[in-house]
Amino acid sequence: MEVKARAPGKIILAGEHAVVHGSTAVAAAIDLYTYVTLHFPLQSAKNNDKLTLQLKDISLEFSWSLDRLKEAIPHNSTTLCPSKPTSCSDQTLKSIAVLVEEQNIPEAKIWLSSGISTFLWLYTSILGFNPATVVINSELPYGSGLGSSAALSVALTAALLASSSSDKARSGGWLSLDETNLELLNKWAFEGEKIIHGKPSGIDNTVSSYGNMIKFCSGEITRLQSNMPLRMLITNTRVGRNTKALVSGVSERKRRHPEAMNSLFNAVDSISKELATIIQSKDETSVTEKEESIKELMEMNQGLLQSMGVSHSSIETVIQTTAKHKLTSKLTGAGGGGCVLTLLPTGTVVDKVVEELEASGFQCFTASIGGNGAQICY
Ligand SMILES: Nc1ncnc2c1ncn2[C@@H]1O[C@H](COP(=O)(O)OP(=O)(O)OP(=O)(O)O)[C@@H](O)[C@H]1O
Ligand SMILES: C[C@@](O)(CCO)CC(=O)[O-]
Ligand SMILES: [Mg+2]
Repeated sequence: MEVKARAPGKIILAGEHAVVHGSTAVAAAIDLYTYVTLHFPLQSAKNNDKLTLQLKDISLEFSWSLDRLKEAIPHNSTTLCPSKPTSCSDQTLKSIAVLVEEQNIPEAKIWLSSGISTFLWLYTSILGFNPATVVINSELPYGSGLGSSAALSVALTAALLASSSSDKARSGGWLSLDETNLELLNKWAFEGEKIIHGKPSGIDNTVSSYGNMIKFCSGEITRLQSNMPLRMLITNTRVGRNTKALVSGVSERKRRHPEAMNSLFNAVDSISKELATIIQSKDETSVTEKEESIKELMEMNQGLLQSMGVSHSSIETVIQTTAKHKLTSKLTGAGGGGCVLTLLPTGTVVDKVVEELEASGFQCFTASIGGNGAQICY
C-alpha cells in the first residue's frame, strides 16, 4: 500500500518573532511543497522489520530496525492514539536523539538531525512500530525562512493520519482534508514543529495545513480573503540559519529588556492588523494607495525586526539593492539570513533588480501566494 501527502511552504507578510510573544502575524501559503510518500511492505517482504527514511533531494537514506526503535523509544504497547496529539517529553527526545546519532549523519548535513527526530517522533506516535519506507522530497530550500520545517511536519503527519484512517477512497488525485481532520493534523504538526523550533508560535504549521492566507494570534486563526493582487519577489540570501537559535535569541533580548521588547511586539501587532485590514478591504481605496500603505508597513516591520536582532548583512544588502529600484523589502520567517520578500506593485518589471540581486550571488524567484494547504493522495 502507498499513501502520499504534500504540504506547502509559506511566507510571513508581517509579524514573525513577535507572534511567538503573542502578537498578531499574517502569513500565506506558497506553491512550493514538501512531499511525503509512505510505502508499506507486504508481510512476506524482506524489509518488513525496518523503518527506512529516504531524503530524495539530498540523496540520503536512514534505517532503523523496529526492535531497536522499540527498545529505545519509551512506549505503551497497548495504546496508540492517533486522535490525541501528545507532546514529546524531554526523556523521549533524548532517546530519539541517540537513534539519530547512530545514523552517523555527514557533518555537513548535521542540521538534518532535528528534522529526523521529528520524523521518528511523529511516525512512532501515530503509526507505532510498523515497517515502512518513507520517501520525502521538497521544493523548499531548507532552513531559509519559507517554512521547510512546518511543511515537513504537516506533510508527514497528513500521510501518517491518512494511512491510519479506515476511510480510504482511492482517487488518484490530490484531496483536501475536512475541518476535523485539518484540526487534528495541525495539532500533531505543531508537536513536530516544537522539536525543530523549540518554542514555535504555531503559525507556520497552521498556514501549511490550512493554506490560503491567515491572520494568527496566540493560536487563534482568522482566514483572510485577499481583495487585491499581491505579488512578491522572494530572494534567498543563501545564508544558512536556524530558526530555533534565532527565536531563542529574541527571547534572551526580551529577558534583558522586557519593556522595550514588549513595545516592539506591540508595534508589530498593530502593523499586522493594519496589513490584514488593507488586504481584505473592499472599499474605494485604489490598489496603488493600498500598495503604498503595504510598502510602508513592510518597511516599519523590517525596522522592528532589525531592533529584535534578527536581520543580517545579507538581508540589508537585498533591502538596499531593491531600494535602488524603488522597491521595499523585509525579511520573512526567522531572518538571520534566509529569504527576503520584495513587494512588486502592479506593473513592476523585475528583470533589472533580479539581475542585480543574482549578480550578488542571491537566488530570486516568484511563487504564487495563498494556494493549497495540506493534501493527500491514495
Ligand atoms: N524535507 C526535510 N527533511 C528533513 N528535515 C527537514 C526537511 N525540511 C526541513 N527539515 C528540518 O527543518 C530544519 C529547518 O527548519 P527551520 O525552522 O530552521 O527553517 P525553515 O522552517 O525553513 O524556516 P522558518 O522556520 O524561518 O520558516 C532543517 O534543518 C531540518 O532539520
Ligand atoms: C520566527 C517565527 O515567528 C516564524 C518562523 O517562520 C517562529 C514561529 O513563529 O514559530
Ligand atoms: Mg521552521
